[in-house]
Amino acid sequence: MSDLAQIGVTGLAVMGRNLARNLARNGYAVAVHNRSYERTRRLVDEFGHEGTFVPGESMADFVASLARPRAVIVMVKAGAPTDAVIDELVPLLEAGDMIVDAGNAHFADTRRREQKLRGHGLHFVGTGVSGGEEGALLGPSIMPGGSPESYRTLGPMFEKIAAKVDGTPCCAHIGPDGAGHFVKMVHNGIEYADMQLIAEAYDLLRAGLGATPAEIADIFRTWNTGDLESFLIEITADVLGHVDSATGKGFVDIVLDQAEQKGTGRWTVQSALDLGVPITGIAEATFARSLSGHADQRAAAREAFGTDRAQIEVKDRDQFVEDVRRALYASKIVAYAQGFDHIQAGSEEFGWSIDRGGLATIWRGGCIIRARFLDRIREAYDENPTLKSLMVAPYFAAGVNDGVPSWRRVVAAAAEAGIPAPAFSSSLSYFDGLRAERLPASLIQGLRDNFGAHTYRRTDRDGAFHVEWAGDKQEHHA
Ligand SMILES: NC(=O)C1=CN([C@@H]2O[C@H](COP(=O)(O)OP(=O)(O)OC[C@H]3O[C@@H](n4cnc5c(N)ncnc54)[C@H](OP(=O)(O)O)[C@@H]3O)[C@@H](O)[C@H]2O)C=CC1
Ligand SMILES: O=C(CO)[C@H](O)[C@H](O)COP(=O)(O)O
Repeated sequence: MSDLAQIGVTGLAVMGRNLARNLARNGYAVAVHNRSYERTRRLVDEFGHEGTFVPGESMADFVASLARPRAVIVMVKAGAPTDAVIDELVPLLEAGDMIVDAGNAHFADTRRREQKLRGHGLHFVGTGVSGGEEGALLGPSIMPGGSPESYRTLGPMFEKIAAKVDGTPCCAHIGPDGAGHFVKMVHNGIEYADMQLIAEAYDLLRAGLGATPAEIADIFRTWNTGDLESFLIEITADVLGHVDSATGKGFVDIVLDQAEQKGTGRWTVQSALDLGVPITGIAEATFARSLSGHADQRAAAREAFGTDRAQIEVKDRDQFVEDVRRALYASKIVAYAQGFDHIQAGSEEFGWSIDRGGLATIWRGGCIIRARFLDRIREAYDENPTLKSLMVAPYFAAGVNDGVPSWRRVVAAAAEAGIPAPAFSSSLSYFDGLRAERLPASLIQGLRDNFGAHTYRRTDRDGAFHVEWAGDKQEHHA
């Protein structure tokens, strides 16, 4: 057997190091490289016994240690660092070689890089990887874009190291060029919405029940045995149950209440605006993080308005908990429905032919948004690949319908008590907006025509019309 490595990983921080270990544990000889050699040395020192690692001190050594066609996974910070690594790699590679960018790149960057590298005869494979540090080691969800040809080489390796659900690998070719990074971006947008909804549920339970974080952890633990079963609900119970060793207080009470973001949620919202897809839950979740970070404005508002909250009147504890659970479940359906709509819009815009049922299949395991109901999402798209909205698939429509009274009670209680619940309330408004017989958008059209002669369409006749608002108020065909 050749001494050359079958695949290489450059960028050996938490994700790259664990991906390299995952590959090695699965029997692949892995070339490893990092800008600063210290990380490479530590990986080999600490985990060299797990498989075959071929350390390269320089990029040239690293590339020289790879079998042809070479496959290099780049796992570095997104943006300029990724371009810097690509620029270093390209002169060392030759036609047919593959560069896999497995970081959280913006899909537009991936499209640009793919096009440029195609000119060099190289395959550039923008690949979404989800699962965090542990997933990268034990089995992530992997979403490769790029050419079908590159997937023929990379697919078997990726499918081997990916998470498995019922024996099916959580990895599939998503589509050409930026498709993999696009779906990873939307995955993260859904992740933002999911986490915001969980946070709002926690806030309401705490205010309504006067419960401790540890008691609420138990509620989440129970929820994780039903429809809401998911990785994020599971780890919510862990985080809420955790006690700070320095103070003996609940961990959530000693953490600064300012949520950070690295950009994927923001990119999701920006892209949805460009594509005209109302991903309201994801947008509210992203803005809620921004609001939390505006410490000065928050202090000024506390000063101006006070922080009083009214008591939520809870007459029946179990009913209240069930109301919050149902509101969470219905809002979560909205978040996933909006995310899958966004993916469909991206797929159509860029000609990617993304299979939404197939995507739900590979999100069932390994990734951060893995959840029991992804199986149902897969079934819904398998049964009807042109489904207008996930919300109207019979299983999800039933879940939403069952939850509506609870959803309204929870949103009303939050508003009355002065507890912010932007994701719950925007999801409910989205539901009501979608199913409305008539929307007040007709008035908006009238206003637009009035001030800007933008024209409007009528309910009873085809064509565009305009009223002479400043004159005789006669209607004309535009
Ligand atoms: N952390 C997570 O849970 C997840 C992260 N991702 C994505 O995976 C990628 C890696 O994430 P993570 O492991 O957290 O590491 P970081 O995002 O913290 O990136 C650190 C790595 O990038 C390298 N690097 C930074 N700048 C340069 C540069 N100019 N040239 C060469 N190398 C550079 C560092 O090298 P050096 O050691 O020399 O500084 C190090 O190897 C990111 O794109 C991230 O968004 C995806 C899924 C989950
Ligand atoms: O990709 C991920 C998970 O899927 C990363 O953990 C990402 O960093 C999460 O986004 P943010 O840091 O903005 O919360």
